[in-house]
Amino acid sequence: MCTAATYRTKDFYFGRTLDYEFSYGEEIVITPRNYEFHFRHMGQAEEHYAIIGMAHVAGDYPLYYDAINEKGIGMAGLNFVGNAVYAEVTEGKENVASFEFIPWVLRQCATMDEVRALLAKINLVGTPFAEQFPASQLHWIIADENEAITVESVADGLHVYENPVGVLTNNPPFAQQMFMLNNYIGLSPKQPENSFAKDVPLNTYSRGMGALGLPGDLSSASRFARVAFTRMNAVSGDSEAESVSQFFHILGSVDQQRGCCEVAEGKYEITIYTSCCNATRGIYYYTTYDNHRIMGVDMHAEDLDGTTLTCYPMIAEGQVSWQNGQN
Ligand SMILES: C[C@H](CCC(=O)NCCS(=O)(=O)O)[C@H]1CC[C@H]2[C@@H]3CC[C@@H]4C[C@H](O)CC[C@]4(C)[C@H]3C[C@H](O)[C@]12C
Repeated sequence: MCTAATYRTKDFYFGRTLDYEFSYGEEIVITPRNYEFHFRHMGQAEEHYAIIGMAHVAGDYPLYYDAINEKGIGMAGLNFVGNAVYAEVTEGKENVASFEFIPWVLRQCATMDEVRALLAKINLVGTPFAEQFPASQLHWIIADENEAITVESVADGLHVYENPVGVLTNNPPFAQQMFMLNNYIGLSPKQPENSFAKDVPLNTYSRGMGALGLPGDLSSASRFARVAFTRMNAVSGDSEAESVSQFFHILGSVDQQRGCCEVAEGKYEITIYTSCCNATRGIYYYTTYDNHRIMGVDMHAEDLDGTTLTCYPMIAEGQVSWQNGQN
């Protein structure tokens, strides 16, 4: 399972959790403007917008999980197992393999209008990256500072949904996730009034009772409701430190602790990493399961006119900053 979210203060923030039981060996990868993309069915592309994100690099190719470009657009792929169906390669169409989808969009779009125009022409196909990498079944969130959309390729074709809550998890399909939010219409960050029955003496014996009924489990539908509530009600200052801190708290509402989601005998899904991109300024922040200190990689500290990928492995080990003589 995974969760993605957007957040806006003075700048625009975009990120996700990656929840899984093992890692593919991902790192923070900066693709500069002159790196040559060789698209499977669309030929070669030279000059483009610079991209920073989390990717598994295979044969010098960045297989992005989530990324932003230098124009402030963010995009993330999340599992959509059992529902994602990709198209067949069709002569004369813009055939883009699902593993190329993030660079295909981020390399050439500066606005969400451009994203929509591109999506209207795309034929998203299931061409595998390599034999050992069959096409993952994914769906995507794409967003800028003003709006978010969800893209799902299913049996009856490609769907593009407005995403008014700026979040995405996994199954079921997005329209159903949004519908199920109706179940939580009564929830509030304020203390509830007694609307149960006026003649029954009911009290608010604890703070936080306005959101009683918000699901606490790790299922995708429950995480969707929980992160949507948290994201839509989140309040923070607009400085970089306050915004980034708040963003990690939003995704922290759906953090997965080792032991609570067993996917096979003795195998547990955990939040391997959590990212928070400042999409306005091209910065990729992240934490890992054991490293809670926020790490940062700034695309503008690199030569963005270069031709080769720059990779930063995640610092995954935790550190304690001692305040007295311990170490
Ligand atoms: C496993 C992850 C989703 C985690 C998740 O959601 N786990 C809950 C399962 S469940 O939903 O609860 O059942 C997903 C998210 C992004 C994916 C990569 C995207 C690029 C590339 C695409 C290629 O086509 C195949 C290889 C490739 C490296 C992909 C590997 C893997 O698929 C990644 C890491």
